[in-house]
Amino acid sequence: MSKKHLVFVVNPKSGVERQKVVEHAIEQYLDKEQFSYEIQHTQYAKHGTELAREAAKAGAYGVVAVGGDGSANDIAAGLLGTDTVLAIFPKGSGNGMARTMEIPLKDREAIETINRNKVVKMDVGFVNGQMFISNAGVGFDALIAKKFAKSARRGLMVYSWLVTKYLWLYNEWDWRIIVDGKEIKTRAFLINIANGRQFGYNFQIAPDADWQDGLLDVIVIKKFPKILGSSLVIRAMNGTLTKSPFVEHYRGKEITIVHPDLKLMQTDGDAHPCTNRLEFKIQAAAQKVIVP
Ligand SMILES: Nc1ncnc2c1ncn2[C@@H]1O[C@H](COP(=O)(O)OP(=O)(O)OP(=O)(O)O)[C@@H](O)[C@H]1O
Repeated sequence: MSKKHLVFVVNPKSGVERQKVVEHAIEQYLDKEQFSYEIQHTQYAKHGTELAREAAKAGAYGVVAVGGDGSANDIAAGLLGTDTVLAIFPKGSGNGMARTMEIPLKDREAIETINRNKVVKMDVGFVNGQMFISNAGVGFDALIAKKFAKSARRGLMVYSWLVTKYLWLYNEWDWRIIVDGKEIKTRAFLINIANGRQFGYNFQIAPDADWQDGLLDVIVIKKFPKILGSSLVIRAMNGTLTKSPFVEHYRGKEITIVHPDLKLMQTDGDAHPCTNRLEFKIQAAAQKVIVP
């Protein structure tokens, strides 16, 4: 029987680990009876999309995103519409989607998950035509994603420091949100549209989101007294954020977010410019993925 070919696409900029460790883990734990493999490295942001597209075109069985949510997004964007399977070797900082899917963070178990090769289909989200696998957002989370991208260092400490610093400076906006035709007007700290459950580090922004239900979860954190910021963080960490009186939760297939001054958003943790009207959609069961 011919072996299934896997292309590992390593993002050398994600996470904090040395690349040799990552390559050694692949070599040591991958089932070479079942899989042939090669390791490629991205050279610039979004390069993973091109590499994944080429791998699918060349007939690869699977492409493994070696990195965090941003890397998994890049790979999935290249695979969408093909039969090639996505896998994630969680090597990012927060690893939000890997944690949502309960993909082990330890090297050996992560590679053994790939070896077991259990394939299911996942939903993917789109905002103004741009894909996201975990979540997309406007407001405070987009601001932090932008500041995090500018930071030379990665990891939870940098993230926490940025949140603490900008929390007190942040001014909430009055937003218009439309969920499957129903209009909501709200003054919000952030609005997150989620397919997966968390930003990473176990910070569960959408604890009830299901990446296989064909729906997007809309999490609105309303204006709250800043002194209560840490209680919202505790709720996010223990999976009870939507029970807070400052949080509204909706679910739908088509969501629109509008603000006349909107210019910045984040998709899967990457900040980028946007128009002042965002149209979100979900494509159910769009991508094959390896899960535990
Ligand atoms: N060679 C590269 N140089 C610069 N940027 C890259 C390169 N390869 C990938 N990227 C970009 O790096 C960004 C961040 O990657 P990723 O999300 O995997 O890591 P992370 O931010 O450390 O992890 P997490 O999202 O789990 O917190 C992605 O948007 C990706 O496009």
